[in-house]
Amino acid sequence: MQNTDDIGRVLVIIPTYNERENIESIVARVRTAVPEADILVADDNSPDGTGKIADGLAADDERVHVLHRAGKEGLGAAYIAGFHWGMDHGFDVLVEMDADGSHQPEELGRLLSALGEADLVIGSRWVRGGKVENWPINREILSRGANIYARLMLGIPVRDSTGGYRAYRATTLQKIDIDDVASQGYCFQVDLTLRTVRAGLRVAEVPIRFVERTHGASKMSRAIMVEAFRRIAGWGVAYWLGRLTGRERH
Ligand SMILES: Nc1nc2c(ncn2[C@@H]2O[C@H](COP(=O)(O)OP(=O)(O)O[C@H]3O[C@H](CO)[C@@H](O)[C@H](O)[C@@H]3O)[C@@H](O)[C@H]2O)c(=O)[nH]1
Repeated sequence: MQNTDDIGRVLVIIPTYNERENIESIVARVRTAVPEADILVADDNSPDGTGKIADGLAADDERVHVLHRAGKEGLGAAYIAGFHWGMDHGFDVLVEMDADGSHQPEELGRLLSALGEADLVIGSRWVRGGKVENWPINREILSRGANIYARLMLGIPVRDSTGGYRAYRATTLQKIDIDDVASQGYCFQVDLTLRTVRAGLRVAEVPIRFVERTHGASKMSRAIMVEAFRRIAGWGVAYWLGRLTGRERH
């Protein structure tokens, strides 16, 4: 694994909304897999008490922190708040990881190693060696389709731009104006990928094993799908118009 002395201080951000059954396990797995990393749970005032459980974990471990947010504002807003918290506290690498066990903390070392040669590393399901386990076929079709759609519309050479297991250098986030990001749902991931590519920064994909959750429920909704479709269409039209007229647009 990349020596974290080389890449600096690592913060793993775990956004949560009703993850009571998952939060203890994921925090324990991260602490074991990457003991030198800190963890920030970004909880949107989960009605099921996830925030309280996270407070208990933080009280027992100085490397675990909790960011309590007022209410459910979507994945994008939770991550942006987490990124700011991390950069304000001097972290050099900001990792995104789901709470539900879909992303394997034991694979984080490979993502951090790849960050030695990249500005953003995406744990990818759709490159050679990547896979999904126990995902319903409709989710697999949706994810593969969304990624093909994004790739064709936006002209970016990334196979899993919706993937949510990532490692960013803080310098990357500083260059891509995260305060200007309006995406709320899972298209937040595509938005930041696009900004990183357009900024001329290096994106690497490493294969991961994505395992469907066994506890709690996905927050995927029709609204999240519609938002992604609309925003990607808008960026795509701007991109292709720019290409046709010879002017670059985001
Ligand atoms: N704080 C906060 N957390 C949220 C919110 N919505 C979702 N989360 C948290 O974000 C993580 C991912 O949400 P899931 O609902 O479990 O995602 P999924 O359906 O398994 O989707 C996965 O695939 C998507 C598409 O490929 C990915 O974009 C997404 O990041 C994730 O990996 C979980 O830890 C969940 O609690 C929110 O509004 N606020």
